[in-house]
Parts: sequence; structure tokens; C-alpha cells
Amino acid sequence: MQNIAKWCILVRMAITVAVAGASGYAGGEFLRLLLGHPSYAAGELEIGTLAAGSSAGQTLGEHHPHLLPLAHRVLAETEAETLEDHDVVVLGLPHGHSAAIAEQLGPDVLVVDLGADFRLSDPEDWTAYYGSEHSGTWPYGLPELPGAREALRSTRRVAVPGCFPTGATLALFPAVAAGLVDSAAITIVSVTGASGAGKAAKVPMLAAEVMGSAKAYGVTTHRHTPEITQNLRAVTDAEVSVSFTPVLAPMARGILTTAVAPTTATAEELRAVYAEAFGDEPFVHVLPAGVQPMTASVLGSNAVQLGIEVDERAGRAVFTAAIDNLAKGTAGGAIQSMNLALGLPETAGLSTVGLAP
Ligand SMILES: NC(=O)C1=CN([C@@H]2O[C@H](COP(=O)(O)OP(=O)(O)OC[C@H]3O[C@@H](n4cnc5c(N)ncnc54)[C@H](OP(=O)(O)O)[C@@H]3O)[C@@H](O)[C@H]2O)C=CC1
Ligand SMILES: CC(=O)N[C@@H](CCC(=O)OP(=O)(O)O)C(=O)O
Repeated sequence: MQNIAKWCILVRMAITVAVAGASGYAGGEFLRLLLGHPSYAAGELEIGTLAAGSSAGQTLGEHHPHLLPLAHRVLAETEAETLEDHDVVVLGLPHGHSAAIAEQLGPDVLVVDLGADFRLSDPEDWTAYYGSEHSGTWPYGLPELPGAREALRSTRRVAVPGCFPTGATLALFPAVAAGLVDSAAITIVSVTGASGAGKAAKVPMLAAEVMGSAKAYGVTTHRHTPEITQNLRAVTDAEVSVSFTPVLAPMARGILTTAVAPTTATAEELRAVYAEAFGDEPFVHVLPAGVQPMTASVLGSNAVQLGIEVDERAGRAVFTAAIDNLAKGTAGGAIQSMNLALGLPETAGLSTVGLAP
């Protein structure tokens, strides 16, 4: 699979990509990024079937008027028959819908699942938080996690991380791996924009309800808690316990995570560990001491901005992370993993330049 890109170029065939859930936020953002991908511009990557659910038969332009070059494309039914015969199939479907499609796609097809179905390795966690039977576990699409990049290079199945776990994991794992924080007492609060809920959320997300107000939700029960815990357990033998609270804020995109854990380390010690972990990472930027990340700086980009401070009076490390939930938190992370799995440059089609103000 790694050589698919090379092979396609050699025989002058384009890599074909199908997107299910194309009418949704995540599918739409994946297409936006694909339209800016250098392989698409070079004619080496083609956008094939675009599929949806209730919107099948409508044009993409009715849902994503900003995706002008694809606006005329008619959305197909989401069935294995409409998606097979592509080199890459991206699934931007609600939870629980990916397995039935994926199992009908051949083992040579690179399937990139933007949903949660294949992220968790513990079936009990899955059933406890999602209430259905576990479908399985695929390589996790967070290349910055130790060992993940290597696994992604040789895979034909990718489980793209949840948007909150992306920011929280990157904010915490170097300190947890180095044993510099008490991983049994981690508290995470993430402020998120409304697009995280998907366009299907409708009523609780109407402008009248979201604008001018902020509200915690999923308190003590959010399904990203086991995903964050799983990621941190992968880098330490110490106990890991995470309390996670998301807060809905009146913005369209972006997640600002604040993760706090007891520490006896100094900020300098923590910074040295993060410099080592992320020094060669193209998308993760540790900000200078005293400078705090903000979501506006990363909007539309695949960048992750991290802040690292120690509250010496309280004996706690305070990590902050800003991502765009639809970019690095979903579609950008998916493109990054797709690039790795296809043998393309990892950063192709992905910007680190945000859209501000
Ligand atoms: N939004 C975000 O920030 C993030 C989203 N994700 C994940 O990405 C996936 C998509 O989310 P998002 O785009 O936000 O959601 P949306 O509600 O915006 O889009 C959902 C998409 O799935 C389609 N769909 C819904 N039901 C079915 C069905 N039964 N069969 C086929 N297609 C169906 C919809 O088509 P139609 O409208 O035509 O019915 C639409 O294209 C989810 O698993 C989500 O958890 C992951 C990380 C972040
Ligand atoms: C604002 C909002 O509602 N956000 C969503 C995050 C969705 C997401 O990123 O992740 P999944 O792929 O795991 O659904 C939520 O809290 O459920």
C-alpha cells in the first residue's frame, strides 16, 4: 500500500478517492483540503464517488456551496457498490455506520474512518460509552503518538481520532510518558465550537441557542474520556485516570483544551521533554513561556499550538492546546494519515497557517 502513490504515478493512473458523508461537516472539510492537495492539482489524485444519506440525489453544492469545483457533483447512495473501485474510501458517517461498509471493501482499499467505530481497543469501553457491539480496532491516526507513524505507513485501515482526544493527547502525552505529572489525577476541560456536533445536531445548536452563551455538557460521561485514557495508557505503565469536561462555546470551529495535573517538575523540565517529543513534528508548535494558544491562530490549518506552564503555588502543570476540530481534529488529521499510508509526503495539502482574526 505504501507504494500505491509511486505505482499509480509509474503507470500514469491517478489515485481515486471516494468520500461517504460528503454532505456533512467532516466530509466537506476533507474535500476542501483534498481540493488543495498537490496530488489533486497534478492530476495524480482524483475525487471519485461522493456519497451521503438522506441527501443522496442532491448536488454537493446544495450542502457545501464553498466547494465550488465540486458543486455540480450529484451525491450517491452510501453503499459498498458506489464506493468500491477506489483506492481510498473516506467514511464521514455517524458512529456505528462504518463497519458494515468497511467489511465489504477489499483489503487493498485504504479505508479512513472519521468516526469512532475503530478507535477503542477495549470492547467493554466501547459498549459502555457507545452502547453497541464493538466493531474492532484499527491503527490510530495520530502520527505524533509514539509508534503510530510507523503503523500508519503500512496500513489499509485508519481510525481517525476524535477531536477532543487529538488536542488532549498531544497536550499531555510527553509529560505522562516522562513521568513528570501524576497521571492518576488529570483534569481536562475543552472549549469547543459548535461544528464539532455535526450538522445533524440541529435544535440544540441553533444560533439562537449557541450564540452569547457557554455550557458544559457530557459532564462525567463524555465518550472521549476512554479514548484519551487509552492514548495516555499507551505511553506509561503508571496509573492513568482522566476527568474530562467539554464546554460548548459560541464559535463555529476550534477547540481550546486545558489539561491540569499535579507535578513536582519545573516548567523548564517539562519544556525540555516537549521540545524532544515535538521538535521534528511539522504540525505541533510549543509556544514560548507566557504565550497562550488561541483557536483563531489554527483555524483551517492542521497546526496544534501548545502552551506549557507550571502553577508552582498549586503544584500543578497546566497544558493548553488549540486545534481546529474539523482540520487537525478530523479531516486534516485524516489527510495526514492518508498521506502516510499512500507513501505521499506527510504534510502534502496541509497548512500550518491559521485564519485570523
Ligand atoms: N464535526 C467534527 O468536528 C468531527 C466529526 N467527527 C466524526 O465524523 C463523522 C461525521 O461527522 P460530521 O460530519 O460532523 O456529521 P454531519 O452530521 O455533519 O454529517 C454526517 C454525514 O453522514 C451522512 N449520514 C447520516 N446518516 C447516514 C446513513 N444512515 N447512511 C449514510 N450516510 C449517512 C450524512 O448525510 P445526509 O446529511 O445526506 O443524511 C452526512 O453526510 C462522525 O462520526 C463524527 O463523529 C470526528 C471528529 C470531529
Ligand atoms: C460540540 C460537540 O458536540 N462535539 C462533539 C465532538 C465530536 C467529535 O469529534 O468526535 P467523534 O468523532 O467522536 O464524534 C461531541 O462532544 O460529541
